[in-house]
Amino acid sequence: MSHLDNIPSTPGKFKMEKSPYINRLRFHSSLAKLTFWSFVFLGLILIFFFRSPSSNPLPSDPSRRSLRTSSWGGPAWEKRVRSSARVRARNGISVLVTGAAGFVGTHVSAALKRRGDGVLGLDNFNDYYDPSLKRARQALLERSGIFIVEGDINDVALLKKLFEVVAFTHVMHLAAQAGVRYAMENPGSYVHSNIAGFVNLLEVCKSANPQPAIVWASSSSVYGLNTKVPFSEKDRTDQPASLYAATKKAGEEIAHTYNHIYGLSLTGLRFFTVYGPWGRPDMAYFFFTKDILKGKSITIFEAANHGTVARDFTYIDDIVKGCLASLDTAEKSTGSGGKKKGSAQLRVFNLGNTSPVPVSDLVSILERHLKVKAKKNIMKLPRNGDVPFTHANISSAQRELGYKPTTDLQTGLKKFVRWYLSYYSGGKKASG
Ligand SMILES: O=C(O)[C@H]1O[C@H](OP(=O)(O)OP(=O)(O)OC[C@H]2O[C@@H](n3ccc(=O)[nH]c3=O)[C@H](O)[C@@H]2O)[C@H](O)[C@@H](O)[C@H]1O
Repeated sequence: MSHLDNIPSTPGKFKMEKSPYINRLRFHSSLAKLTFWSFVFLGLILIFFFRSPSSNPLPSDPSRRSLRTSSWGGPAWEKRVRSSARVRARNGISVLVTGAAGFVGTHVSAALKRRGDGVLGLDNFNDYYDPSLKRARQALLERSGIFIVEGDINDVALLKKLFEVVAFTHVMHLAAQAGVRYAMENPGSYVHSNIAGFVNLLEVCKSANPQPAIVWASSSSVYGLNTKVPFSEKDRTDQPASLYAATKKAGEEIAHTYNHIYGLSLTGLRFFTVYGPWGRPDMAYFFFTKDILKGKSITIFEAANHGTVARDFTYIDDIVKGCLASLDTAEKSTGSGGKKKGSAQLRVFNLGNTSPVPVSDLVSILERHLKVKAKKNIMKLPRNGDVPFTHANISSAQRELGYKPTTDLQTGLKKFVRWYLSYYSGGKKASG
């Protein structure tokens, strides 16, 4: 037997230290001690890690590319949370904005703060796209006094803590796994954020006292293979073409359930291809801009029989107005102590621009603004979850919210290009 065989392999076995054999193995004792203390140290690290309040109590999807969340809690942290959520305007509201470092989240948070509402952000800063853009948006919001808590909507303990510290009147729920085509690559991340995360959030909201009113991001993609145009909220939404769409549709059904059982006031907003400054790099208008400037060829999808693929592109400022109007017209939730006391508001609105534009026209506008000709590669629309066209009927949002989009694609893209050039040529400095 080699003397290595006598070295205990677990701390339990290390109790053998008291055995008489140990005298014969004295030359091993220092090595054994080292091993013992290594195990103790490792054990302490593991205990600390698993008991840390920021660790996720629910099973997480290993395929999700979210980054480790930083720690939260403590008096200084609570003070920052309270101060960020403090309402400064008369009749203002206090809003928890999930996905606050995201594209729409950043714009909505800034607009609420400008009006004097209290805003607290929550974001997990995952790396679905360049997290440095999310950090730049965070820096922008920080300058206007908005604190973004770093954490995941699946972290029940964190959500409960936030509602303990602040009695939010509203939740603007924008945290989600976005992107239609990425759902084929990483389906688990859609289930994790758009379904499990949404349910976690609703669970915490239903038990909160008072219950907040919730406005959340659904998607135009729920219309899926619907061919009746323009898309109205009354049209069928039972033919999703992508898993992304299916999870957003599931969200609408989940919203119905929580409204029905717990009296939560819920408003779902079906956003139609939102674009603008500080946008998402995974979206076509954004990466077309990047590739055109680099001289790389871009792929433009076309429908069957050389048909055009078109989108009802909607400018971010119009979407922000729709979000704020939804918050302002949201009625209070009716439940308390996790029990429904009466019927509560349940709404779904299209927030689109009502004028679909072919993707080829989007490219022509970009070429004009960038003063660079694109290298185009035309390709048949792949079976990747994309639908050939979207077109919103917004009469319901117009009537109930006073929603009226005012920015056409030409004007909106001009603002986007101006931002893009200054952001990427100015050393990625966060500028307004
Ligand atoms: O309204 C929504 O609910 C969704 O809007 C957005 O999805 P989409 O409308 O698909 O936007 P986006 O990817 O920019 O493609 C735009 C157009 O370019 C075409 N497209 C795309 C890629 C490409 O290489 N070539 C191309 O022609 C493509 O076929 C399409 O016609 C959000 O990403 C999504 O998160 C969700 O919010």
